[in-house]
Amino acid sequence: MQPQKLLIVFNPISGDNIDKDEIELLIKVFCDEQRIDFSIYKTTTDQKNDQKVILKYIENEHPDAVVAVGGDGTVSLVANLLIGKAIPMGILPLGSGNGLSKDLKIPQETTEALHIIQNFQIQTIDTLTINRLPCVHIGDIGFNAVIVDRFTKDEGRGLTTYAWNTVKEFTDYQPKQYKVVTDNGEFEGTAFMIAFTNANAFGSNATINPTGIINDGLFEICIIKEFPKLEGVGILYRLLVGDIDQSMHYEIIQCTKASISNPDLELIQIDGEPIDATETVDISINPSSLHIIVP
Ligand SMILES: Nc1ncnc2c1ncn2[C@@H]1O[C@H](COP(=O)(O)OP(=O)(O)OP(=O)(O)O)[C@@H](O)[C@H]1O
Repeated sequence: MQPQKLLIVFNPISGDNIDKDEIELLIKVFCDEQRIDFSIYKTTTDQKNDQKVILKYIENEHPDAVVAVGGDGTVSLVANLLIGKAIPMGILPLGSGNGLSKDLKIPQETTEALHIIQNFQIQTIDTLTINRLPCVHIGDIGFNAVIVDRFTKDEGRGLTTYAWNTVKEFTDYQPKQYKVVTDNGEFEGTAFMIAFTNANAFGSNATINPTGIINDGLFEICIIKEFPKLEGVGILYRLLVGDIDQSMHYEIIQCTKASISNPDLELIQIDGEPIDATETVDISINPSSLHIIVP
């Protein structure tokens, strides 16, 4: 069965060096050829208003799916509106990272991704709540959140800007003290970063949670403990080849609920967006809360 009617949420600025007019035309031609009724909503810089307009459309028009066309920010905007609803999300990845779509094996090429939406296979995934905010992919505290913060403020886009900020910050970064309490174990000590996720890898392909399963009702607290700076390349290599869990500087706790004390008010990010730093970070799982169109 293919969808009859789609709402396409299109970010006109996402990604680097991508001809957005060409992508828009590709989507229109595809939907016309396949006789799929569709509307395109272009996002703006006013996320609150975008959310209002999209919700109103869903309530009035009852599309079979809402398709996010853009990067992680656009996926997060759409997903946050669909958590707890029966209507599925489709993804046409256009950003620099596209973390969730890569974890779900959604093709990165637009025509291939359109065929996946047409096939309309639905998977239900778990999502997280972090400090009462929704998270559909990865949240973290520490080094990566600092990079995300710098990246957000940088005028450049794309993986090159992300990589450049990583190199610039690494030498001077001071790991912070944390205490993690969960319903299945604790950690207290100094960490380079702590990620909270039920998915596997960042859009950069750094696999922070090699054994995570996105729909098992559990999430993982993935801790990269303090390590000698000279071992940084080794840690990065393990992240990229997917065996960070073999490192002596890595610890993992699988749980359904966690609270992290963050006395230094270190930066926190959720799905690529910095959030307010808090002394305590509360995380819980929402089992089977989001439907996604997958291969
Ligand atoms: N019309 C617009 N003009 C300017 N900025 C926009 C517009 N629509 C959305 N945005 C901004 O785009 C950002 C989200 O971009 P998105 O994450 O989709 O792409 P990306 O940053 O290129 O990809 P990635 O997150 O994978 O690196 C949000 O900060 C949002 O405010």
